[in-house]
Amino acid sequence: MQLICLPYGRRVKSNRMVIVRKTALEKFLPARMSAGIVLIPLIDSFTPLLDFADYRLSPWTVWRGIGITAVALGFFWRAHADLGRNWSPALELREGHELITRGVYRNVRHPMYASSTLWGSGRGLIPHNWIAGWSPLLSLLILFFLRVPREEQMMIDPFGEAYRAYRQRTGAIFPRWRRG
Ligand SMILES: C[S@@+](CC[C@H](N)C(=O)[O-])C[C@H]1O[C@@H](n2cnc3c(N)ncnc32)[C@H](O)[C@@H]1O
Repeated sequence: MQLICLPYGRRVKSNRMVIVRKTALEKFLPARMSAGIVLIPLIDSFTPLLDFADYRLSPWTVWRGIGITAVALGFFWRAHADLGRNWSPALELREGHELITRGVYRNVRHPMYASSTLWGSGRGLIPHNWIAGWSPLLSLLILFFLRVPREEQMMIDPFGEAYRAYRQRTGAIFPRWRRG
């Protein structure tokens, strides 16, 4: 996931931000995410500290996990491509920010958070350890529930009715398809 973000991070470096929501919670979330997604799985890979939480499932489960993470990464990349210069890892809006409602954003408002959560579900099937397997998903769910209301409020402030109408016709995490 970090590798997918990297080129977009470079591209948006020159953006001039006009709205920045840097709350204490926003400062805490990246640390919580790094612990859940990187640190705990690393501890499990290189030390026996978490062995007490091991369990066994068939090797096919690992392949299912790899398949799910691959599909999720495809959607995650597509969402980055659709946001383009409007992407930001934090809660902020750039000068001339465009509300994107096309591509994967046509039917779902949070495809990055949705695909990250799907990735976390697939990731849970790979190491067969309750803590190392499921801590990424837990971190991503915390991010999702804490951030989405704040992000949507941030989008409503400048985009007003356009964002409210977009919210009406789309799903937050599951796509909502309209007839006709
Ligand atoms: C980490 S990205 C996640 C985007 C989205 N919530 C998702 O899950 O795909 C967060 C930033 O993307 C931007 N953003 C979110 N939704 C957007 C939209 N529909 N159009 C343009 N920019 C958006 C905002 O700048 C926000 O701070």
